[in-house]
Amino acid sequence: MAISMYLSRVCLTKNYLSRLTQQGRKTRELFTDKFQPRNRFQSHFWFKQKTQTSQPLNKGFPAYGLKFGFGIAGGLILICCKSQHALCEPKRKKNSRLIETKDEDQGPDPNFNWKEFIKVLLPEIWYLIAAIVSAFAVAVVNIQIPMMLGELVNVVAEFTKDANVDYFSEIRQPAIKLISMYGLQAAMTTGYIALLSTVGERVACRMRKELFQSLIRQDIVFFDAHKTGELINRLTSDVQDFKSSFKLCISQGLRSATQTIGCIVSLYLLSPKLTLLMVVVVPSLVAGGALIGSGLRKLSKAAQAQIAQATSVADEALGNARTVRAFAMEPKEIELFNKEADQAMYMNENLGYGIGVFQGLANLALNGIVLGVMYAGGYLMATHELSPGDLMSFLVATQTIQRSLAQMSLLFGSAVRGVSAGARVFEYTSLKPEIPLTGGQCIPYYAMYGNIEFKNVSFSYPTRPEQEVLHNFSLKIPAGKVVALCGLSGGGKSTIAALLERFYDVKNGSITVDDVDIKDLDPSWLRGRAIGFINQRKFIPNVKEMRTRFSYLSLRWPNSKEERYIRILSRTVLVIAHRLSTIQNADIIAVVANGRIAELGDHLTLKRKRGLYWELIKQQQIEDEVHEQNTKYREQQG
Ligand SMILES: Nc1ncnc2c1ncn2[C@@H]1O[C@H](COP(=O)(O)OP(=O)(O)OP(=O)(O)O)[C@@H](O)[C@H]1O
Repeated sequence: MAISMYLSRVCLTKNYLSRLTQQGRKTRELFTDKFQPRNRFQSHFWFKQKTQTSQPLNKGFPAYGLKFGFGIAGGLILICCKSQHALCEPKRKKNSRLIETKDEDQGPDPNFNWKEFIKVLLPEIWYLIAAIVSAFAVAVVNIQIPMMLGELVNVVAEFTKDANVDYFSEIRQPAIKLISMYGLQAAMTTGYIALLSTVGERVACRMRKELFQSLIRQDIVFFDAHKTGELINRLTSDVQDFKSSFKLCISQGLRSATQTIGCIVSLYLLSPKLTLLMVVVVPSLVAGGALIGSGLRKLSKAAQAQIAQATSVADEALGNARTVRAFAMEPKEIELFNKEADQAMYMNENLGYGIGVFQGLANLALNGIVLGVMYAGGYLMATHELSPGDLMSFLVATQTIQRSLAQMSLLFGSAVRGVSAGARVFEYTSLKPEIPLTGGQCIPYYAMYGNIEFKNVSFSYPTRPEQEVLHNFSLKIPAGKVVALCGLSGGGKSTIAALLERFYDVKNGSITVDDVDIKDLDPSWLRGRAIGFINQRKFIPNVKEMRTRFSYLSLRWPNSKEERYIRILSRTVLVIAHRLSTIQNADIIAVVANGRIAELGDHLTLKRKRGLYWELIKQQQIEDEVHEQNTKYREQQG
């Protein structure tokens, strides 16, 4: 453990932020080239900042200053959050820095990765085979049932014709056959549903685990580029959709297909003439139904998209509640949300009417088929080509086919949804990060000094390749020294820390620890063992004084806080600070501006130089004075 990194950040309160308005010009400059509005709030906000910060400062403070400060406050809150979470939560950084992220509905769906699917399915293959066999058996039983019902009806018909027939002995055999078939059907149905449930749940659980394992290992840039919501969706609803569709396709799909084929064969065996009639009529009805169905699906998709649009308006407004409040945008937001919600309602209403018409027509068609079969079947019965039982079997088999076809048409939509949900899950389970988590060299503890060197490092974030954040950046951080980075916001301080942790790889140049390029080091060792990270807001140890005081481990036992500092002092320390007072005791202070070292030296040297560091100190003094005025004013106001 030779290197410790401190992020000594100050949490910007509203007052503090309002004080920052005094830096209007500098802030404006900073924003001019760095700030890229990403949503309507940010555009609005950006505009307001530009216009407001160009006003003369400190007019009518505090009343004016407070209002004025609020415009800035929103923007700086974003920056501040990013700063505080620069290392711990890079994805927030992304949001706050308004980087383009990948939306879920951007671009085409990925292809279904069969290899990954087989990988998660294989351990359950025997359960799956058993489930398929059971579902198939249910289908075969379902084909037999209409025939048996026919036999039963024939016995009843015989009895009504001839009262001398022994009804009970005649009906016993077909009745027992039918009852055993119903029993078998019930047992098999229970069996395949239970088996499929096991397969579905286990596969879904495996998919979730694989996906999470893969996501957590991705490069930080992956999290910069993808919204958390999108990733969570893949982990939850996509896996859920895939599981439901998978179960449905195996159970109902297999059953419906087998039943349709089996019942068509039965129909043909019962009456080829009636079957021919069906073959002509049914496909044309199915084609008509499919046409209306596809129109309804399009309508449903559009309605879903409209609901998503309304949700995203709400999401943006609620997620930016402070900005909304700061700009008194509530009525506008309500109006916008109402418009989108109304549009979604109209579309869903139309969809409902369409579904109603479709159902009505479908019922009409199906009843028409039954009537047609009765009419034609009655004629065949009159000509003794068909028995009453056969007509009964024919009707039941027709209904079974109709039910199966209806299920299959519903299944089609679910299968398409399931395949694309599965494709989205497997897209990320097979994704390999460019920077591995482990593997590479570890420096043994006895050879570890903690010399860090940035040599001509150039870097731009992969999500924003056009903006080079560090340009030929060079810095030596000698072993055991406390080196502090300071400078204007957005200068690149957090980026330097992120590169040292190897969250990203540099474009040009190199970063070395004891002369070993960090690309050759084991990343998990580097992050977990070599570099310690402390996110501390008020870290002001007088390093030199502490070193002297404890270097011979003084007579007094240090208290727990001091002990912590002592442990730290033996290491190379990189402090990233907003408050300059926290770093006055650092061995070396590097002022970072526009991705380069603008000034380097200790506090006194830099102060005497009257350069950027001196400017920063002055600026902070003004901020402190404003803060004081602000506090006094508030106290006076009670
Ligand atoms: N994850 C990211 N993806 C893309 N660009 C980023 C990312 N993080 C920061 N940036 C950009 O890199 C530049 C340097 O940012 P960085 O956070 O390193 O500056 P900083 O000096 O630490 O600022 P602060 O003091 O506000 O924390 C800024 O222009 C910022 O917009």
